Amino acid sequence: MDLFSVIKDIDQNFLPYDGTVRYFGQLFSNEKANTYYEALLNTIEWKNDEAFIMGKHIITKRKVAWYGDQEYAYTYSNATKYALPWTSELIELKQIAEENTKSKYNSCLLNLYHNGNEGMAYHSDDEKALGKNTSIASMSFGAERKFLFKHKASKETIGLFLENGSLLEMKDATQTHWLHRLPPTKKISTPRINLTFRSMVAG
Ligand SMILES: O=C(O)CCC(=O)C(=O)O
Ligand SMILES: [Fe+2]
Repeated sequence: MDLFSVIKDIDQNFLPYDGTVRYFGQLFSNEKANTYYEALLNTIEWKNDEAFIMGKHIITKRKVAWYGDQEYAYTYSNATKYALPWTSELIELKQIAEENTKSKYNSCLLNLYHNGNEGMAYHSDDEKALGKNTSIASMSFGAERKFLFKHKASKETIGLFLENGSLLEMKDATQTHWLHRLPPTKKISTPRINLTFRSMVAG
């Protein structure tokens, strides 16, 4: 299979098996997407991510933020974060994501990658608090970056480019069977903002 095949038919599943990934492409004009990018850059409370991994205190270069309907506590890598109340842009973008995917979200994890040196290693978003097989809507603004999926058992790898103002949805068994990553790249020197709208279960 072509590693970077372009899939524009949103009803088509990007994954060959064991999950569902839909790429909706660009939802906005470049101009509109750039306006959202600037607003997010300036209004979100960006902070370097902290984690405790094998007894080490790690601070990431990438910045993160966590917003939601209520003060959801979100724990990963032994660090707990509390959701901030939605900003007006996030409420707007959440609604647009929900109209497209036909799913509901109650929280959003945001990532700011300053340039291509910053990325995210292979992982699955399979924390208990996420509820099993729920939809995750991923919106991207700014620099176009490559995004990869790798099957946990077969190791099959597939990738696509996440364009400025685009929407990607991951759902069904995707997080159980596939890892995903944002590979670092020397080709990109400009920032990218990613929003992942999620559905947390109360508790
Ligand atoms: O930046 C991205 O596109 C992916 C972010 C991601 O996988 C996550 O926040 O869990
Ligand atoms: Fe993820």
